[in-house]
Amino acid sequence: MTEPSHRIAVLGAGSWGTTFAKLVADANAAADVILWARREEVVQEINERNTNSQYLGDIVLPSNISATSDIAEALVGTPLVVLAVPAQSLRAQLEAVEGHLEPDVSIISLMKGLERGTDLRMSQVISEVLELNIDQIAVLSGPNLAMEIARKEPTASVVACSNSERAAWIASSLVTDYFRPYTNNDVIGVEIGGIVKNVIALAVGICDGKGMGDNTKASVITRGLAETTRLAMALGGQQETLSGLAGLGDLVATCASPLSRNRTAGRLLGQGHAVQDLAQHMTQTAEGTKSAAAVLHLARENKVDMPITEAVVAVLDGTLTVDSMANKLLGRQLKSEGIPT
Ligand SMILES: NC(=O)c1ccc[n+]([C@@H]2O[C@H](COP(=O)([O-])OP(=O)(O)OC[C@H]3O[C@@H](n4cnc5c(N)ncnc54)[C@H](O)[C@@H]3O)[C@@H](O)[C@H]2O)c1
Ligand SMILES: O=P(O)(O)OC[C@H](O)CO
Repeated sequence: MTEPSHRIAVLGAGSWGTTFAKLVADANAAADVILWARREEVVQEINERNTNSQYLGDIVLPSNISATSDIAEALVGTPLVVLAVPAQSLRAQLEAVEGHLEPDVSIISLMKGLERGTDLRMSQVISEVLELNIDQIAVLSGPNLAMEIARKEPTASVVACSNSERAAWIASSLVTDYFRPYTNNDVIGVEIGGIVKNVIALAVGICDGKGMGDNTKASVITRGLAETTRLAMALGGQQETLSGLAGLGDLVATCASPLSRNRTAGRLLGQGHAVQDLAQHMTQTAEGTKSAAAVLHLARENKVDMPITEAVVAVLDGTLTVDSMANKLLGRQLKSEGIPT
């Protein structure tokens, strides 16, 4: 694990998968970057025109990216594999990957979701389905809105892996003049930060849609971070991880940006659109809408109080109106500001 790989595969050609393939290709000009897409027309556009216009408009992809819809072709001889499909489709996707991986493969998970029905984090799903050592799986998370990175606007991120040497090797293969990866061995804290910020961004979006101001949104963001930190710590994550790029950093970016699909979904709900109608207005993945119930279930299993998540889940399942959300949150018993309980 001393040199960046000369063949890197990215599975999932949506907005983050395509942007990440571009980043990896920029960082490793001598490498062949293989981007796996489900749809043949996306493969054709990438190979013939070096664009993926549905997700990245007219941004031109580096010439060392090629696309395929054949998983086996994408994975053969590839020591570094990046996964960027919607969280709820990961398990099925991995079943197609099984049997095609190199023995000492390193996996990077870009996904920010919790699996419904099992409450498993993406690194846990990967380890379970592919029967890999947890040391082979890294997660990357941080304030990383795809379109800004595709435009080469500077940002930082976190590569988390229980194996520090592998985290450092992966980070070293992602360095460009617009992307700075830090390393961390707190995989739980990094993943939980990325998962729960999507739920908090839904709440902030609802505030936006209701025309509420910055005091309200700052309160939701800050208390959202408190409940995220409580859950991460209950699961074995570290408090300082949640003060870092994958916690506070990503929460601020997502809650502040009109590019965020989760904040957008929340804004639509706040404006009175029904949950069932969100798909008509948004074609891209808003993971928080799918993961929120699993986050709440995991929190209850671990006796962690997550009132904002609870309110978002109630709005999503139709048992709370967006108009009643503020009363529900403000009417709770007073307590100390600290993180625990
Ligand atoms: N877009 C971002 O800015 C961003 C940044 C960081 C992390 N993420 C995370 O990355 C993951 C992927 O998000 P995205 O933004 O690329 O989503 P997206 O909606 O832009 O694209 C998803 C891609 O997955 C494909 N897909 C959909 N259903 C599938 C299935 N059943 N099996 C296989 N492929 C399927 C789609 O065709 C598309 O290519 C999410 O977990 C998201 O939270 C996104
Ligand atoms: O567009 P969102 O809401 O999925 O957020 C994208 C990234 O996770 C921001 O870091």
